[in-house]
Amino acid sequence: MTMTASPWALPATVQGKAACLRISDRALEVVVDKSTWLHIPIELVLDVTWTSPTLSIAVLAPRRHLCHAPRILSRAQWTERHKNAAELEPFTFKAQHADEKGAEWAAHVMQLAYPRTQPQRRILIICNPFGGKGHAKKMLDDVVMPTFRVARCTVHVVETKKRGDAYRYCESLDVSQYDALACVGGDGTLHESLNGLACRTDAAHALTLPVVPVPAGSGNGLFVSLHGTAVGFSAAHACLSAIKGVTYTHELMSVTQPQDAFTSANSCPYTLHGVGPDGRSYVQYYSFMSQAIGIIADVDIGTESWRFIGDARFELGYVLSVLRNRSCPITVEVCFGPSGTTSRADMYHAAKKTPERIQESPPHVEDAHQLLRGSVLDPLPTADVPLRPSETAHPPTDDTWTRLDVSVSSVYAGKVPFVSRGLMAFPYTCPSDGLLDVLIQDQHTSALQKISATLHGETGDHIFDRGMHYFKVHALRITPHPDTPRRFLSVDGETVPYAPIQVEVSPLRITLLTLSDDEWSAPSIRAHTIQAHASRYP
Ligand SMILES: Nc1ncnc2c1ncn2[C@@H]1O[C@H](COP(=O)(O)OP(=O)(O)OP(=O)(O)O)[C@@H](O)[C@H]1O
Repeated sequence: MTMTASPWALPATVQGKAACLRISDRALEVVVDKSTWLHIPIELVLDVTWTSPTLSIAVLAPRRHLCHAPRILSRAQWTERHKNAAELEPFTFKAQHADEKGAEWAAHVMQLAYPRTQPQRRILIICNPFGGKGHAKKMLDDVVMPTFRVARCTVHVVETKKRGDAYRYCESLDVSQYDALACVGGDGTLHESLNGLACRTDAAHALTLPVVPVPAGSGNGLFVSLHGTAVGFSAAHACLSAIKGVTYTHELMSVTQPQDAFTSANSCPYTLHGVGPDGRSYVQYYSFMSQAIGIIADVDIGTESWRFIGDARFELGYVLSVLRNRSCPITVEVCFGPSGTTSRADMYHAAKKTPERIQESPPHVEDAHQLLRGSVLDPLPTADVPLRPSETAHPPTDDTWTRLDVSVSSVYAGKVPFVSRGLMAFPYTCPSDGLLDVLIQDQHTSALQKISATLHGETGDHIFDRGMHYFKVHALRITPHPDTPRRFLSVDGETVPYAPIQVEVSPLRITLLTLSDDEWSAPSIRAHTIQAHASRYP
């Protein structure tokens, strides 16, 4: 037996049997009685301690369905995010090794397991126990807490009791006390937590606290954008990124709406206000993912009572909304500015060029809440001639705003690629290009064409469908026509007043954590998107 051939192989006793603990090919392997009992990539080792004569080893390993089945995950499976990875669970075992080599071995494995970061992070958890299908609390108790516990993280848990709690908690949080903020819930909990941090006077500093989405909602757009679709809604995966992820930053969007649109029925927790030129007040808040009106918002908000069917509610709701075929009477104005574009080829090439490792620190921000394009209450310097987005390759490049000549079925704008597992709404979005991506569905396309667009949503190919306009802008204003039926308007999947709204990219950036090299290019430029669209742009 080659038990001690490698310097990092350690003879030991596991469950009373002779065993060998070894590191080979960046994997931790435990061989008991000559058969492999555990084999996992070193990234999945959470903690190793030696207190003579006992080694305690905590890992995330594939769930063991059979009593004697080994826990094996190959590096290829891990890299591919094989479905086994979605079933990782925290698992601690003990091995006996009496001499001092145990301490040396433990220290060495910990160095390999944490090559870029320090172990034992201090983690704040904000949990919406009713998130998604109501599974958030179970996810917290069954996976999140056990995983952080075995990784010997210090954890503080805050459970929200009502809407606005996460916002208020983050508004006064001492961010220096934590290394990461894990939000267990849906995108709504993230929206509130990020707004609590972003609306502070020290927003740029507060947003250096890395935020980790733990997917207990139905859409979980940020989680899917970060980790891809293959891992499913894996809480273990999210915990791993909180425990050892490296930081990078991602632009936020500023949103303004008239303050008088917020009634007591849809009161908002947002505390940031400003005054427009006519003396009226506006509310300013932030969006990390998307804004929607028309069919998409009807699906997002109008199907909330169907949460029990999970993310299938989005597909079903979409088909029903298309069949109803209601128009969306709104005015859409955009500012293309110096780098906005309607050319998908330009967007594709820019996305391809975006550096793969987006780790830079956020730029210095003088005025965190500055609105570069003004608020929703400012009169717009709009060009006389409305623009059909599909018919021009050269939109105005100055600061003029342009009214779009398009009959709208829905407008969807955003800054992360996936808004749910089944929809990569914004395939060419970039984390730091200063632009938001806008997708407009034309009302004049047939119901069949609209439904067929959903078939291409997973790969981002819907942007090439007839009746879809896709472009990048510096700012967007949507004004619902007065005296028309009220529909839904959603920001990050949350309902906001059906009233004028203006969005621009903020100078503020959020801090996210990412696990491995192939994810450093996320959330915007996932290699497979770029490869999938390569044949369209020879
Ligand atoms: N304890 C609570 N009781 C009621 N509402 C809450 C509570 N905690 C948070 N909320 C609100 O519930 C809304 C939805 O939260 P969240 O996004 O976490 O879950 P979800 O909506 O089920 O997920 P998804 O948005 O992905 O569908 C948010 O507006 C949030 O402010």
